[in-house]
Amino acid sequence: MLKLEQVSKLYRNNHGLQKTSITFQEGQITGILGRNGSGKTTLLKAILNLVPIDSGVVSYNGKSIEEQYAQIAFISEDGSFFPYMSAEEYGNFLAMYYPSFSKDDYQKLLEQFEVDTTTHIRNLSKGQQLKVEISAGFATNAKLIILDEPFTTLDIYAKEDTVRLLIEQLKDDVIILISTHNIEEIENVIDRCIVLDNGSIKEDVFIDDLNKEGKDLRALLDTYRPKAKTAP
Ligand SMILES: Nc1ncnc2c1ncn2[C@@H]1O[C@H](COP(=O)(O)OP(=O)(O)OP(=O)(O)O)[C@@H](O)[C@H]1O
Repeated sequence: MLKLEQVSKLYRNNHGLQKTSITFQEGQITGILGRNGSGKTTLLKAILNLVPIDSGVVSYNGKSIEEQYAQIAFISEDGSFFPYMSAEEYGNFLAMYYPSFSKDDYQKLLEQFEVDTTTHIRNLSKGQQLKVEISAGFATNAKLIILDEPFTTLDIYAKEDTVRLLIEQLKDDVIILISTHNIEEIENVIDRCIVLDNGSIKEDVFIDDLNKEGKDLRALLDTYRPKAKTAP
């Protein structure tokens, strides 16, 4: 179980994430939605301790996240931490660090995504770089998989492949969190949806419950659509 208790991270401009408490259970894919600047990346980075939080506690199976990085995959459009490695060298590195990393899976995924494995990662296109990160993330067999805006730079085929991977990867002992602006890409995959607005969780719904109540996720999200400005 991944648990956040009263977690706050405010930047100097007073934006970020405000006193957030939430738990995520294994066996579920949670979509984190919200418009630009609503706090999605801040939430994910706070979970991963990639930004220092101001207050609160994040725990994963009762322990701190830092103790368990080997079980966690973070897939982000920010790109690789190792831009001067080729995808092949990156795979060799990950195999040393992650006990459960499967080089076979990694190579198969790169092949499927048609990524050149010999070029330095920094010289690949943004979309190709993301494909390397996705291949690496899924081949680590991580128990906590966090994807931050994975779809923005992917072509339609790669999007479909990634969604299929998400479904394949979800096992009873895995937690998947995925942030996006676009509900279309994940609405048939997620079990739960969190809507952030202005640094706070405004909605936290299970899709099954929503369907049982005859409600529509898109209609719910429309509530948070910015009001159109009219000409004076
Ligand atoms: N490093 C930073 N320094 C100052 N303010 C920041 C920083 N990172 C984020 N913020 C602010 O915190 C708020 C939340 O940003 P965040 O990146 O978490 O939003 P987001 O929902 O991921 O947005 P987007 O959909 O545009 O990626 C924004 O108002 C942003 O300006």
